[in-house]
Parts: sequence; structure tokens; C-alpha cells
Amino acid sequence: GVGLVTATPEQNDVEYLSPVDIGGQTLNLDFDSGSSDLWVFSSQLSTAATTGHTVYDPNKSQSFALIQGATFSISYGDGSGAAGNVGTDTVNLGGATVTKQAVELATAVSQSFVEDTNNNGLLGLAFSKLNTVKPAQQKTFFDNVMPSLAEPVFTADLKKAAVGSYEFGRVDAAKFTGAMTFVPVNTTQGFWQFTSEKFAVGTGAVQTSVAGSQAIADTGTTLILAEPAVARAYYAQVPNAVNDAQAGGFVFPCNSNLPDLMLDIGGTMAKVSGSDINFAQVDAQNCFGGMQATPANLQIYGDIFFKSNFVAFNGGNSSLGFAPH
Ligand SMILES: CC[C@H](C)[C@H](NC(=O)[C@H](C)NC(=O)[C@@H](CCSC)NC[C@@H](N)Cc1ccccc1)C(=O)O
Repeated sequence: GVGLVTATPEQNDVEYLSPVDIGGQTLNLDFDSGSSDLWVFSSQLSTAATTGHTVYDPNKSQSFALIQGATFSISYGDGSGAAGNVGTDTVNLGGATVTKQAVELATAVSQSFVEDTNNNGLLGLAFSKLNTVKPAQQKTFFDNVMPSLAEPVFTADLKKAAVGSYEFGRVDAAKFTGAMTFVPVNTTQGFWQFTSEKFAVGTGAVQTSVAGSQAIADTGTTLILAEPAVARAYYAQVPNAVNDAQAGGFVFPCNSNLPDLMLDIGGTMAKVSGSDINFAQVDAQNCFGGMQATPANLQIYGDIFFKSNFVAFNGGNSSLGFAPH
């Protein structure tokens, strides 16, 4: 089979939300290739936490079954997190269906999730080894649905300020231009991870940031978080760009003519359009960069990368395909 759902951006493309049918109830979830838990705002949360949200109520589902004694607790790189208990239900993503999918019911969520009223939970699409359910770890929707898919793949077609899509079971050639390049991913940490050590600014020379530097493809992260050497070299080519601690990173005049950024994905260069690096206005003149330096030693290629690149996640042979779109 094949599943196709829309991916609708929030204000400033901070996140993309997709409709998921769980036991007959439809919730908009943030599909996240950087984690492996499917958790939802549930009727067990306090009213304070659920105001403005759509919640999943297991008591209203004919097909819900509790997993006795199972709990989850997840924390994310931005300091946010969620925790609760676990059951199974039928999960349908635009036609791709799993009958006994682990659905994690939040009984506590961090404030940033409470405030993000468009987001009613996450659907994790990284590798199941990262799933946080105890005592028995659970599988992701993608792992569960893969055997029934025409092809063991899902694709992300995320767009700047426009509705895109996630598709399960096929790579739709109509959604990208040029040739798709596939690279093997390193799954040891549970992410869609690859080597990314080279970069170029505009039409400049290709240079190495840090030999062997790694990156992950993370649809649940808004920006590109790259090696500091990449950020420094890029913004050195943008007149009046400054690293503004108060803004939390590099800012530049909003009318800047931003160069493209080339990043290698497992040895093949991919382009991030300069226009996509103008992320959001921070004051009367200045805008915040869509690519920032990461303090960690793992680069995170988030939605800014996906706006320029159509990406195929192949769970059959653990590879990542990318092409301009
Ligand atoms: C502090 C937590 C560290 C990062 C680590 N957690 C992770 O790596 C988790 C699975 N993944 C994440 O924290 C990040 C990848 C970090 S790379 C180390 N992806 C998921 C994130 N975008 C989900 C999200 C979506 C919307 C709003 C906020 C957060 C852990 O549990 O140890």
C-alpha cells in the first residue's frame, strides 16, 4: 500500500503538522525523523496543559488496548519533553495503516509543547532502538508499516510557507527535479546519520569544516545546526551579519542577498538555497539565519535543509536519498 498526508507549516515554518487517524480520532502530529516515539496529547493531561489542543481519548476508541505497566519518558535536544503511559490502537496515515501501533499517552508535557497549540504530539520516524517505552521497547509506525508498503520508504516534501507532504511506500518522481542521490546511513545512534564534513559558500571553493563530522536528517528540527566553522565562513560572506547573543545566533539585514550553502551528504554536495536561510525577522532591520552553529558535535539538518531538498528515507537498506525540489 501507500500512505500520503499533507505537511502544513506553522507560522515561520517552525514545525510541519500532519493529520493522523488514531482509533477514529484525527490529531495533527509533528512527524519527527529525529526521534522514535509516537506520543499524543491525551485526555489524561490537566486542563491547563490541553487548553487549545486536540486530545486523544482512549475511552472513545473501540480499538484501544492498554499495555499494562508500560510507560514512556522522552527528552529532546531543546530541553523539551513528555512522559506518560502506553497502549496500542489502529493508526492510519493517509491510507497506510498499522492495527496494533504503540500510542504513547502523555500525562505530562513541557511548557513549550503546552504553548504550541497546533502540535498535538510527535510521530517518531528515527530507528526503533531510540524508542523510550519501558519495560518493553516499542516499534515506530514506519517499522510496523514497512512490510505492507509497496517499497520500504517514506519521503519528506517540505516547503517554505506552503503545504507539502509525507508519503509512505513510494518515491514520487514528480516531486523532485534532477537525479536522486542515495547514501548509506549510520544507524548506530538510532538516527538517520551520515558523514558531512565539506561545505561551500555560494560558488566558492569546497572546504572541510571538521574531518569526519557527522549530521542527522531531522524533520522535527526547524533550522540547520552546523559546525561553527561552517556558520562563521558563511556569514563572513554576508555584509553586516553579526553573531548576536541576544538574538541567539547570527543575524543580518533582512534585505541581504544571501549566498547558497553547499553541504555534503555522505560525500555528495547538496544545495540549500540562500533564500531559505533568511528565516525570520527579529527587529526592524535584521533577520535570523536559518543556519546556525551547533554547540554539540553532531550536526542537525532540519527543515531549512528539507525546503531545498526532497528526501527519501529507505528503511529497507538504511539509506537516505536526496534531490532538489
Ligand atoms: C537532551 C536529549 C538528547 C538530545 C537525547 N534525545 C534525543 O536525541 C531525541 C530523541 N531527539 C532530539 O532531541 C532531536 C535530535 C537531537 S540530536 C542529538 N530530534 C527530535 C526533536 N526535533 C523533537 C522535537 C520536536 C519539536 C519540538 C521539540 C523537539 C536523549 O534523550 O539523550
